[in-house]
Amino acid sequence: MKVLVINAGSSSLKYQLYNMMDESVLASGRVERIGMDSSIVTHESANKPEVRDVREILDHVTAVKRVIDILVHPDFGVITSMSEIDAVGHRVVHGGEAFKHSVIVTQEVKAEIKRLFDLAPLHNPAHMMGINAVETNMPNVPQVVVFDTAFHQTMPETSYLYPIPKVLYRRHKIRRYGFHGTSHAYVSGEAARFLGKPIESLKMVSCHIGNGASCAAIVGGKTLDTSMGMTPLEGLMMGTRSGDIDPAIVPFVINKEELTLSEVNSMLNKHSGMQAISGLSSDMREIDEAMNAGDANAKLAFDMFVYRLRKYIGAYAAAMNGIDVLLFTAGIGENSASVRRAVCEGITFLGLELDDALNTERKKTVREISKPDSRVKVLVVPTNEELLIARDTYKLTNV
Ligand SMILES: Nc1ncnc2c1ncn2[C@@H]1O[C@H](COP(=O)(O)OP(=O)(O)O)[C@@H](O)[C@H]1O
Ligand SMILES: CC(=O)OP(=O)(O)O
Ligand SMILES: [Mg+2]
Repeated sequence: MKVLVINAGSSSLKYQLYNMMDESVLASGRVERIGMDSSIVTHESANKPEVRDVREILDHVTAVKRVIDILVHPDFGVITSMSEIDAVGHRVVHGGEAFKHSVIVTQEVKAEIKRLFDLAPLHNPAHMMGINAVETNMPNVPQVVVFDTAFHQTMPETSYLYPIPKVLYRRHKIRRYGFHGTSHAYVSGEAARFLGKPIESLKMVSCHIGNGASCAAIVGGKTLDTSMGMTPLEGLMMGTRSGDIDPAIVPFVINKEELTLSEVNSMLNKHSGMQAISGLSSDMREIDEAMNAGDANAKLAFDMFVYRLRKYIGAYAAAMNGIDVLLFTAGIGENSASVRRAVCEGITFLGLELDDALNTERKKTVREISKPDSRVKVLVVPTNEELLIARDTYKLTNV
């Protein structure tokens, strides 16, 4: 059985084709700059040359059509006909309270995702375009949606309610949802497997730090709390997102700078975080390089990122009344030894000691980077949201 996994953004569409018999990736790629003058398609598959193609792709329907064309292409393709694709799985960022698990796409499911547009205006409309584009191009293929919010639906009220008038929750479902759940679920499971311990016995802090970044306190395999809130803006400092700030800043800035609400929204989502503090880049690699070359603003951005992350780890250790495992994942978590070192150096009181040699090793597999006698195990766990989406899609459609 072959499953196509799609992560559709507003101007991009990433895909992976899996053979579920052995969970191997047959091909993967992305379409970027959808709707702009020159869209870029990059496609990779085992034993075939990488394809990079620039052409006009004006919408998601054309993007999906292009992906299918490449997958069946005589030179670059990996399947002979579209009918070999048995099911399609989509990442959907916001599932609200309606979706606690992955589901097969129906008209009702689509209507509910649409109702959630308000809560994830950057993400959900794009996912819907992806779902509709598959429906148009592959009308008889079952589709499954896997939600970033689903794993965090176990949070208790004490974690998910905001201390604001309750009528806002009743009327508009204003509450904390949390995101990156597919990743937190995958890496916490992998960590338990690696340690050879039942997940039910472990208290973990999972740090998914990429361009978007979030922490989760996971007790016995279930989320107790997580740093993102109603939207993916709350919590840690990120590439271009502020994370936690005093909400009073919003009306204050609107007033003083004569900005509109949507300009302030864009400021906090797209022009804040590492980008704003460094004045240089949202990319941790560039920050790290500039910091090592003596750039004071880059160092400040790095130090603030690390400091804010450490505060969350401490808060979650307290919330869980203990911590057994600290794990790092996603672009920064998997690759930046300097961020991991700086975070761990400041929280040794938790009973955690990093092994410098293990921390700087470059490996793509799950690994322990704490000293053997460190009470808290520190792990690097490569995330794989696509694989979890493929597994859920397989489970739900192969019945
Ligand atoms: N070798 C590295 N050292 C430091 N940071 C890295 C490295 N490789 C990737 N990153 C960082 O990872 C981040 C992107 O993470 P990723 O998980 O791919 O993000 P997203 O999926 O949210 O777009 C960027 O800030 C990038 O700089
Ligand atoms: C929810 C979210 O922040 O996603 P990403 O990390 O892909 O931006
Ligand atoms: Mg990501």
